[in-house]
Amino acid sequence: MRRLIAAIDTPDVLQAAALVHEIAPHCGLVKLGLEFFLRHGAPGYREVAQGRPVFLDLKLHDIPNTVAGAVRSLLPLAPDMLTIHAAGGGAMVAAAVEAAAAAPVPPKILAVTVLTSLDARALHDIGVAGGTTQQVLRLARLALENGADGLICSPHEIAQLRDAFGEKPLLVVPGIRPLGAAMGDQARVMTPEEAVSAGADYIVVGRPITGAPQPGAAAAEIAAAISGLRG
Ligand SMILES: O=c1ccn([C@@H]2O[C@H](COP(=O)(O)O)[C@@H](O)[C@H]2O)c(=O)[nH]1
Repeated sequence: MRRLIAAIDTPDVLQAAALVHEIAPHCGLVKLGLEFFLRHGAPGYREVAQGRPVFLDLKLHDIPNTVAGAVRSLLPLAPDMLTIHAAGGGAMVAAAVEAAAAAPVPPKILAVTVLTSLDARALHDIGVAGGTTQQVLRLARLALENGADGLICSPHEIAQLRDAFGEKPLLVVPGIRPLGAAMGDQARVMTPEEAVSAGADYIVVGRPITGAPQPGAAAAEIAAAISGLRG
């Protein structure tokens, strides 16, 4: 199983296509997010994806009716994974899951728990007391009880999530930094090897790959480092 997901964060469709061409052979999926999708939409998605498995990371967060409609609007693209914010509430998660179920092959609905760019201080600043792990566990329970297939979490919460919810939820984990890589805006990070050994189903890596002089080689190196670590 290829556990690497490469985040293709660029507004340039030609650059995105070139990156995907170079990187995709080393990945389970490629991830397209807000920066790309808001500029190029469905045509850009199709041009870059070319039928490859895609994780569409739009982090939907709105009232349940609107999120359900957004999910329905995305189904013709047939993404393999789609993100929503667990903080939108149980009814919103359930509405997204129900809307996705209309697809012949429904995308996995993954709920973002606490963004990996937030530390305990930043959470406190937005009114959340008790620390990141407690908030991740609270939102994870809410999302899973309302039908989400999996969770987006940082590597620091993987062990607690596996203890609480077992092996079934898909854990897709950004906040990955190979040794020596710049943190950038990420706050809760581990190396690819640490995250997969801790129980990540997939790791999401962006800038350490796309910003490397040879993105294909960088992706190959990470893929080799994690291959065989978790069966
Ligand atoms: O909590 C989250 C949720 C999503 N992301 C996304 O993952 C990649 C990470 O990119 P890097 O360049 O490796 O930091 C990016 O597309 C984010 O939107 C996340 O980082 N944290």
